[in-house]
Amino acid sequence: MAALFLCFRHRKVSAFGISRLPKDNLDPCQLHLKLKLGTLVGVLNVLREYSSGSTTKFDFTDLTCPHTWYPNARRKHRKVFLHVGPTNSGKTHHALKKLESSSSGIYCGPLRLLAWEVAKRLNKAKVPCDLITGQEREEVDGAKHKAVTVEMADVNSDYSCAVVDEIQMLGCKTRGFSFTRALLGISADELHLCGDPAAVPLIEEILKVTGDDVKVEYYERLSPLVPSKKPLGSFCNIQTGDCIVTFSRREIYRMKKKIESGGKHLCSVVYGSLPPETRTRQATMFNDASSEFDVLVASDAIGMGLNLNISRIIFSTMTKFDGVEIRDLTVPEVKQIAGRAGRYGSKFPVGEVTCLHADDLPLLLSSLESPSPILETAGLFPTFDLMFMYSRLHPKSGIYQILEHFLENAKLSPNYFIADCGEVLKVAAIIDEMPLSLQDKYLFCISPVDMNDEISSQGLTQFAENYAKKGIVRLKEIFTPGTLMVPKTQAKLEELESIHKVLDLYVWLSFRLEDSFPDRELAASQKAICGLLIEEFLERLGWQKPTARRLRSRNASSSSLSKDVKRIL
Ligand SMILES: Nc1ncnc2c1ncn2[C@@H]1O[C@H](COP(=O)(O)OP(=O)(O)OP(=O)(O)O)[C@@H](O)[C@H]1O
Repeated sequence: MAALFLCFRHRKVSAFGISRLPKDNLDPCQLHLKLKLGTLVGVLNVLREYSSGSTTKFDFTDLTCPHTWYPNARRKHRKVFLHVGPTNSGKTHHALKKLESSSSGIYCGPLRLLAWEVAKRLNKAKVPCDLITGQEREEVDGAKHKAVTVEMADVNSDYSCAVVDEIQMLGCKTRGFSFTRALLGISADELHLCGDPAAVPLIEEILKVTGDDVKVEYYERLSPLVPSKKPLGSFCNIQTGDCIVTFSRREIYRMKKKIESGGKHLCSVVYGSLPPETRTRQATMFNDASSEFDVLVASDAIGMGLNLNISRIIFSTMTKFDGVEIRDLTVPEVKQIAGRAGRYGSKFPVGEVTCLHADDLPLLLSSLESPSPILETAGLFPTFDLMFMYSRLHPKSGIYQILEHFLENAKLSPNYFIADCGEVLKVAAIIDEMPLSLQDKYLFCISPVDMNDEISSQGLTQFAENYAKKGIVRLKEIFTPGTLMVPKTQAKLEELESIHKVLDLYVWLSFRLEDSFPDRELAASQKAICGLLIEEFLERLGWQKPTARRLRSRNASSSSLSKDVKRIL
């Protein structure tokens, strides 16, 4: 039955002209969403055929065979290596060694910071490597390697070697589908997957139908991680090299103040909504033995991407608000965060982990001893092709209805779940009334906007309104006169972070709607200034001392700030 179904799918695929799609395959993560005429005509012809009743009914919501969406990868007999083990066990290191020695390759990571780090490492090793993230394209002459964020993974080119880091994230409700796409879609002779052993059975199951060879390599932690039997108890017991973990930005700043009021330590801060550059600078200050910033206060944003000289992780709480409810930290979350202590090669060869309160110790200890629960399903999201074809047959449906239809009716094999589209639907509801093509609406829907942040969601609405009216958006149309001046004098730190997010979104959209966003360079420079203002804000509160180099660059940026502001307003 399954074989018959596959034959049927393949017949349909070529009947739909999709055999010509690979180069232009418009799936959710594609860099360029511009339909090529040939493909469009092919699809329309098939749709005409379909509506005239000459073709057997095709179920667009049938997502049971996602491996057939990637014919390039299916033509290869890939050698898949699963590098699995605890944190700090050298999994990524081994995979990157393979990448470095290959004639061409791609690294796909979950964070911009990780993609930056890998591009830097390869270029330093004289392996020219491009950096491609949603917001950056840094091309290096002669590069046959790329370091990308997983959403930008290229499924149309052939590589000798590919690495997908933190592969267990294929179980993530919102971003998991991008990892599934990389797993199924990257066309490489060797595919190296690094992550938690909990993902092994699912990946083996998923790859049963692809014809790939799968080999699992298990790793042990390189340096010991010792759970403490005693809680920290009081902030007086904080020591150099400690990292205290908490999950709200308010708590981060409260604890920083409290620790610093003791007069013995200064704290760096790391949390998700700090711009990545600022996060890196805060981490660098903490790592630098000669700086006075010897303690870190951080959220779970330290769990991935930063190399930190942490001696001891202290959980200030073992619960976290996940957007819906306050819940206990999961086993993988505890392990990922705790694993940051005693990083191999750092100045603390043994890591320690404890809690602030004694009550929390049992959960910490049991989590560290338990294996992560086995992953059962991987994320999936319908490709743009499928939505486009469905929309041709239901021309009155807006993108919200189309998405809803897919979410409610998607047919999935037991290995997959459909991605959580809460955020996407919020955007769809806003833009559906605007006179935009489905393709543009789709693009706005998948943009990295934070709809819970008022300034960011307003920014997106203003982009979309201006773009729908004129097909072009200038910065001054999304920032009312004066807004860009505000950060300099009176903005709160939260506002600066939100403005930074809007500028970041502008840069992201500008890469996809190139002609329509003429101020990309300006947005990028404003974003950099915004980052500096955020750091100035930290300084103003005595939270960070400016270095001479940074002061110079800030002065340079301030003068370009007034020039830019003049140009905009
Ligand atoms: N053989 C090695 N020689 C030198 N350094 C190594 C070696 N193996 C690992 N390292 C270093 O140890 C640190 C941890 O390695 P790596 O990042 O590969 O671990 P990981 O298992 O992927 O960890 P995580 O899951 O936390 O990302 C890195 O700084 C890495 O460069």
